[in-house]
Amino acid sequence: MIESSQKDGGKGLRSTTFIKSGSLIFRDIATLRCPNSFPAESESEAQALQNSCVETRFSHLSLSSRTSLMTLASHVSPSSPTIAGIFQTNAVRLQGKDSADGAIFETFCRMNHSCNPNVSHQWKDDLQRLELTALRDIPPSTEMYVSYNNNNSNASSSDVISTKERRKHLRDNFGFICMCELCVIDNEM
Ligand SMILES: C[S@@+](CC[C@H](N)C(=O)[O-])C[C@H]1O[C@@H](n2cnc3c(N)ncnc32)[C@H](O)[C@@H]1O
Repeated sequence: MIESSQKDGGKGLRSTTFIKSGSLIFRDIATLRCPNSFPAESESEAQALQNSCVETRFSHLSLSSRTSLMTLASHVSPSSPTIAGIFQTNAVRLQGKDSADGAIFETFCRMNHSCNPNVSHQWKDDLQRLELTALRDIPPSTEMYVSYNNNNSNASSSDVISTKERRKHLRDNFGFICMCELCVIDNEM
């Protein structure tokens, strides 16, 4: 783990060796997992049900996992983070055969977003692992990025929408202004 080279990026992940394009980088195991949707009459009730699920499952984890998860980023009350806010900031959608859960990962959740990512992530439901693959050759000591916009896709998200639309989507759905190299060059808000 490193301080991200991206402005406002907090911590990130960097390669320690040369990684060849197309190769499997690692498979990560979910530390905390909860359903993505709850039957409820309003969005706020559904959110409260998810928060309660997150808090209960969190309380059953080992002390070292709880300590590690509590150091992840939170865009919900960042000065006094809660596990529910950390879950909302970091959860990855795991699409299964019949349902979709959200999950947080101690390692993967340190990876920052880029609109021109060098890594793709794909949930393997049969293995119950999140698989990370190099989208191009990655030299040693290079920050690794995925796209939060297009889970399971190899396309760069810059191919399909403008900088302004990408930044709006990331701000609305993930709560940050994207400072990746592409967005910073264009600098459209
Ligand atoms: C899943 S976490 C990634 C790890 C995080 N940097 C950390 O320190 O734990 C997502 C958070 O990282 C930051 N982040 C990720 N990608 C970013 C980007 N392209 N531009 C600005 N901030 C970014 C945002 O604060 C976002 O809420």
